[in-house]
Order: sequence, then structure tokens, then C-alpha cells
Amino acid sequence: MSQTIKLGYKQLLVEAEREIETLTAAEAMPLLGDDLHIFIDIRDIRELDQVGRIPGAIHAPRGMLEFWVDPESPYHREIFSETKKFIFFCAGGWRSALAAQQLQRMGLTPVAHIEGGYGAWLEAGGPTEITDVGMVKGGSE
Ligand SMILES: O=S(=O)([O-])[S-]
Repeated sequence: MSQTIKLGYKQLLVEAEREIETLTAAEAMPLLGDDLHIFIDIRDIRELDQVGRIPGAIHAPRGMLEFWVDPESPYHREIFSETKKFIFFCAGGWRSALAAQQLQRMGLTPVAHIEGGYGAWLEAGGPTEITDVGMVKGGSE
């Protein structure tokens, strides 16, 4: 017997996109390195190692986000208490849309995500780097 999924990923994404701010890679690019913005890379660490990262982006794995954001969580990370705009991205823009929506619901503000994610960033000619695990400042390693 198969499962009956009542709320599919497409609907989840439509609803998320309605609620959150979406930036194109080109719109996000000038914000990189700006003191008022933090880029948060929510991909799995293996993805970063395989295809590179955005320099200066903080790595925060999708599975830990809610716990890193909530100051009452034992896993809270100070970076998420900063009064900056949090710009989330993943590989293709799906995980980041759902994550940004969820974190916005929790009260994190302002948040945005990059449409098309790291793939769109690469296509737009955004700066990238390949580094060893452990090189990301303030991230999960
Ligand atoms: O990174 S993703 O958009 O493929 S979930």
C-alpha cells in the first residue's frame, strides 16, 4: 500500500515563496561582504566540498537550523542573534525556501533566500571557492 501525501513539495514551495523574500543571484551578489547581510549555506557539508562555496558564507546544515536559531536551544549559535539580514541558499533554492519560511515563522527577521541557489550563483558568475572541511569561519565544522 502506498502513502497518500496530502501536501506535496510543490505546494509547500508555492506557499513558502508567497511568504518569504526571494532574491535572484544577481540581486544577492552585491550584498556579499556587506556588514548588514549574512549568507547562510544550508547544504550538506559534502556538497560544499564537492562543488565549492560562496566565500564568507556561514555553513549551517538544514537539519540544525531551528536549533541554532532559537536562543533557548542548547545548540543556539550567536550568529543567529545578530541584527542582520539572513540570506539562505542551498543547491537549487528548494531547501532554502522552506527553511527561510520556517525560520521566519520562528521570528528570525529579516530573511530572504536565493532563487536557484548555488547553481544560479555559479551561472550568474558569483565568486566561489573550494576549501577543506574546517575552513568555514563560524560554521558547523
Ligand atoms: O537544493 S535543492 O533546491 O535541490 S533542495
